[in-house]
Amino acid sequence: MLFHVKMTVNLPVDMNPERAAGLKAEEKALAQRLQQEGKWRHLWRIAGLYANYSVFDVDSVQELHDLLMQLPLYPYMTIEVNALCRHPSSIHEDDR
Ligand SMILES: O=C(O)C[C@H]1C=CC(=O)O1
Repeated sequence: MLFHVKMTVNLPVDMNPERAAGLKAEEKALAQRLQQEGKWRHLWRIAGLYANYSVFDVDSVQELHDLLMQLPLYPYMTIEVNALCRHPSSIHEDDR
């Protein structure tokens, strides 16, 4: 199941810089592991914003929920989710 996810990060302005750097490093490590595992298919920065557009490939809505909630930056994110399905004009046979 594919889901388009928009994540907007809002770190508190008074957050300790070392704490922020630690969270970002943990987030990066997990994001890269999930990409290697094929769960996090696309990760794009939205130009000009501390936000991203992502595509997740998961087995269930519950898996997506659990995965998003375990992100280190989750407490500081606003998240929007849209379910995706195959477009009849798509030439990508592996879309599902
Ligand atoms: O930077 C972001 O968009 C937030 C988050 C998503 C992946 C990652 O490494 O950090």
